[in-house]
Amino acid sequence: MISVSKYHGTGNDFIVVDAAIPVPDRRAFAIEHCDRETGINHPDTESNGADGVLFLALEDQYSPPRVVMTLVQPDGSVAEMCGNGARCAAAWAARKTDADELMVDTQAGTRRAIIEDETVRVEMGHTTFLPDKVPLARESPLVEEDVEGLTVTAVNTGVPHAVAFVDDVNSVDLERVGPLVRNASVFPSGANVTLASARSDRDTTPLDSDSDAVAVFDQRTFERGVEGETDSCGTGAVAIAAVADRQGFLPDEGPITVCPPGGDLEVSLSAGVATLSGPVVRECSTDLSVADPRRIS
Ligand SMILES: N[C@H](CCC[C@H](N)C(=O)O)C(=O)O
Repeated sequence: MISVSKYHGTGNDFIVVDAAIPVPDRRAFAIEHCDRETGINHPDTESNGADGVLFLALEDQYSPPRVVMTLVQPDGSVAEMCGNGARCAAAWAARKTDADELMVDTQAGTRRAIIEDETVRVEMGHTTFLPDKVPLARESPLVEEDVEGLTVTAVNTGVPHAVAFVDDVNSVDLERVGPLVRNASVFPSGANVTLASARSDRDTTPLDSDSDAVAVFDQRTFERGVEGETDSCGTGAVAIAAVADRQGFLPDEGPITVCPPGGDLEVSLSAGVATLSGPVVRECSTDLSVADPRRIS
């Protein structure tokens, strides 16, 4: 058995393992313990499983401290980046070091994180529509085109997203269309499928009535690697901001609010560089079994 903790960022939940603890087969560990029926059990609730395992290696000899993040997903795949995961990684490392600024090393690059009480803000780097960076199996950007019946724009925010703006995110059968778009041949590495709709019923930054700008979006995301919808997706929230910006309907200034089912996130975009901010919760700690290393397949 090894000791782990469980964190979530607006409902996107992760088992956190200190990478100093040997887990010989990380893939098998993630597949076993993320399972929503039989996986890690939260002591206070009926819920099981997680959206992934964050293996975190703390390098506290540096200032600010660094944490190397590897996200292994419920299907055993490794994701290059995860916005909510990076926020949870920073909160985990902050708890160990007392630092309020950290560098999170991901496979998509190093991301600076700032802790402000329960809120963790992460710099998310450049967003890109370039076909070889998304990646796409073609030579031109995919903008507002039909893929399996959804009108999507493809963007990479650390991982690939197919973003569809719709009138109402809840009117789309994401369980049906998500896997079709996720596996479409135009996405050679697959894609997360993110739905967005403008929210008008919220009292937020007053917008110029002459402008089409939108400051609050609803979000739903079908995630690659989870192969299902999650309660929140940080790279997806950034993808919504990037696509809205490209279409010209972001307010001139100030952050936007993106509302996945699990809670509100704030996204800022400046010259194609994004920042993601929102709450992180440490749910519990517990012990989990690790497979016998002699059985690694
Ligand atoms: N939930 C994560 C995204 C995980 C990425 C993953 N699903 C993939 O691209 O394979 C987030 O907050 O950004």
